[in-house]
Amino acid sequence: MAEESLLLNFVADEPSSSVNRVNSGGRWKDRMKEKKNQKRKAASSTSAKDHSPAATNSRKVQSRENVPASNESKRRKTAASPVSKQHSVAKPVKHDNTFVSSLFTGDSKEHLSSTTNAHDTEDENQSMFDTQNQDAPSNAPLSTTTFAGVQLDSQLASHLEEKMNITAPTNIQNSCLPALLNGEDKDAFIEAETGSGKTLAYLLPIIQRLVRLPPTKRSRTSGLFAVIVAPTRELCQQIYNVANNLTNNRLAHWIVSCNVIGGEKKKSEKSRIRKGVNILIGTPGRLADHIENTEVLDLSQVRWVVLDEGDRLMDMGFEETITKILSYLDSQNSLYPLGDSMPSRKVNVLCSATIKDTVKRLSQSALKDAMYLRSSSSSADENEDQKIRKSSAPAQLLQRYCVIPPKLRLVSLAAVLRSNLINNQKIIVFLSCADSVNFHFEAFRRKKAEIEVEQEEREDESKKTTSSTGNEEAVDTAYRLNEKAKVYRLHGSLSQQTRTKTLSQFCSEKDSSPRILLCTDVASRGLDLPNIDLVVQYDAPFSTDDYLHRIGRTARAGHNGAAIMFLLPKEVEYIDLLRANIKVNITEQPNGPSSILNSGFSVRGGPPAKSELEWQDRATEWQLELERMILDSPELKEVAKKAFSSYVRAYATHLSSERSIFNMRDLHLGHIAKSFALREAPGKMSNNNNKQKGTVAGARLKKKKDNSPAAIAAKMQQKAMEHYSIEHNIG
Ligand SMILES: Nc1ncnc2c1ncn2[C@@H]1O[C@H](COP(=O)(O)OP(=O)(O)OP(=O)(O)O)[C@@H](O)[C@H]1O
Repeated sequence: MAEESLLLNFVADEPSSSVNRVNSGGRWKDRMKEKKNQKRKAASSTSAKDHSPAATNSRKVQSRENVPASNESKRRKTAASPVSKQHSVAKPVKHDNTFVSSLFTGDSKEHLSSTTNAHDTEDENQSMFDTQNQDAPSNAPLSTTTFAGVQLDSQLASHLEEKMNITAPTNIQNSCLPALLNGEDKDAFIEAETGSGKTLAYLLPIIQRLVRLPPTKRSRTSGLFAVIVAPTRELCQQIYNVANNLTNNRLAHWIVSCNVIGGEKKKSEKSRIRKGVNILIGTPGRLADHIENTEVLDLSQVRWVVLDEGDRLMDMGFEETITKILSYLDSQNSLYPLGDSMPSRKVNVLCSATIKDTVKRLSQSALKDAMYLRSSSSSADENEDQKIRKSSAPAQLLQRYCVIPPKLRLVSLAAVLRSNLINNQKIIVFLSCADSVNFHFEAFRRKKAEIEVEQEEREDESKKTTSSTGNEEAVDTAYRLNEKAKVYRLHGSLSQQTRTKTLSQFCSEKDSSPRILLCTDVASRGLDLPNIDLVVQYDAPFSTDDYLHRIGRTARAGHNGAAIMFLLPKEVEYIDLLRANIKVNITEQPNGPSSILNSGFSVRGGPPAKSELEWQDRATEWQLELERMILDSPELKEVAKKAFSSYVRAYATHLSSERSIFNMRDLHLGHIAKSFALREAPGKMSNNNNKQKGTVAGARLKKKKDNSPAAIAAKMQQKAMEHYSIEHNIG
């Protein structure tokens, strides 16, 4: 899709307040807020004098979750000794008051060797993710049919080929076009995997039927014929761009689309509507607003209402707004005949890549006697009971998971990125929270020299200290991974302007450098980012549907793509859960973390290291260098601590049904701290430094409430254990 399509911001309309929101997927802060609201509602609806242990615990957890991470008292600078070349890394090293625990001892060693034995050795010359031998693409343009074969007007077909380089329909377009062009004008539920071209599947029939209107009707002022609803501004903008690309030809140039997404003055949207619009695209809130308040908006001739990304519309709490929009459209619609080419009634179309219960609920309320349109390739499943049918990923998408002990997470991520950036890849990394995105951005982009400059600046008090973490720069060179690569970050706390710029730069085809986008789930759904080679789920998703949407950013429209998900050893059961809920063809990374670390920390561009100790040394040196940078930079340390506590908080928001897999009590906080390049869990560090036994200050400190990130994490872990015990009637 064209670069301009990536304008955008991720702020959707405000979800309506009184709807039942779904407690899965999306931003962890939203889920946490929602959880609290639900608890508050539940608490107020039960007895006001509920002093049961569960109620008391729940209230305590809520108040603790709001406790801000305290500022750790400044830590004495610790000189870190360089790693010994004689593999002394296997032993813990003591620096002043902290032990630097080795990466490759204990649990991690055990895990490394057990996985190594469990699998055949991978071919040394083989790429880490060999997508060549995957199944045939299931979302690619078909070789057996043409657009003429699905009844598309020849002029529109040549426009697609010449201007958009689209020569044949995909599977879902093959199913949808005949049904929506010449069918009985029934409502339709379009369900197809990510990147399969659902947008064109509903837009092409609409454009073709408008093009065939009688000549007297072919003008922007002849009426509003289609309303398209999408959950976010950037998705609306994407659809708007595709519609404009389609109508940018002699046949359809008169068709005018209009985008109402907020972020722009309502007055200018109104004036565009007043000039005449044939296709109106918008986010639910803004559309409902115009429908209610913009008098010139005439809905009487609307013949199509499309609800795109139905699952996300529901997840974001738009059910009530959509019901309102649909009932307005029903009440104001006339059955005035518009010519042979047009449907004789209003046709509602619902699109979704997943078919979970909320989407089924939306289909029941929005569609009547609907056709169910899905890829003809899924005909083998035709007899499958629709109630138990599972959503699936594109067949050619190579899906892997890797079980990685917490201490090795950071170096393993660095290794995956290093080894794939060499091949000029475009990679997306999904993380659980914005603070973690910020930390990894800093960790990968920082140069040692920068830290030294910061240090000098601090020492010279006359100079103003500059904190590179405070500004909103969202792109830099990934110095610590590959000096030719760029690293970008994207999350909801960045300004809209920064996010827009980030996306358009990340997608720029003018730039041929390898690149990484570190992001939260803000980028998981609907975004059509061109040619992504690899999706890394560094933190597990918050719902199995999110898993599909995240990996769906690669392997689009028949392209190859790979995805890898990192799991902690105690999270392996998540694979069974995924397999139970969705159709996934996921296998374990051969040789586990060893293969990843070996290829990531082999000599750049050369063969993999021959001895295990060689890559272990390099990985250890990489980690220690970052740890030393953090010790030397209070700013960077603050970023790491914040990321650590936000990670733990986000972890606590996994669905209660998944809590036996993502169990807070299984988190080893010290090792998790290591994955944020902290030598100890932050609270422990501050406690060590504040140990002033026998002094008055020490006694005062003892009394003071410990609000350090690790203390909060430990309390949450304790609370989670209590809740777990209550829920499972343990103890
Ligand atoms: N027939 C086709 N041939 C080649 N490319 C196509 C075809 N149809 C669509 N595409 C391209 O495929 C990409 C994905 O299309 P689209 O965004 O509509 O997918 P989607 O099914 O809506 O995915 P998601 O569910 O992730 O939103 C776009 O870049 C689009 O231009």
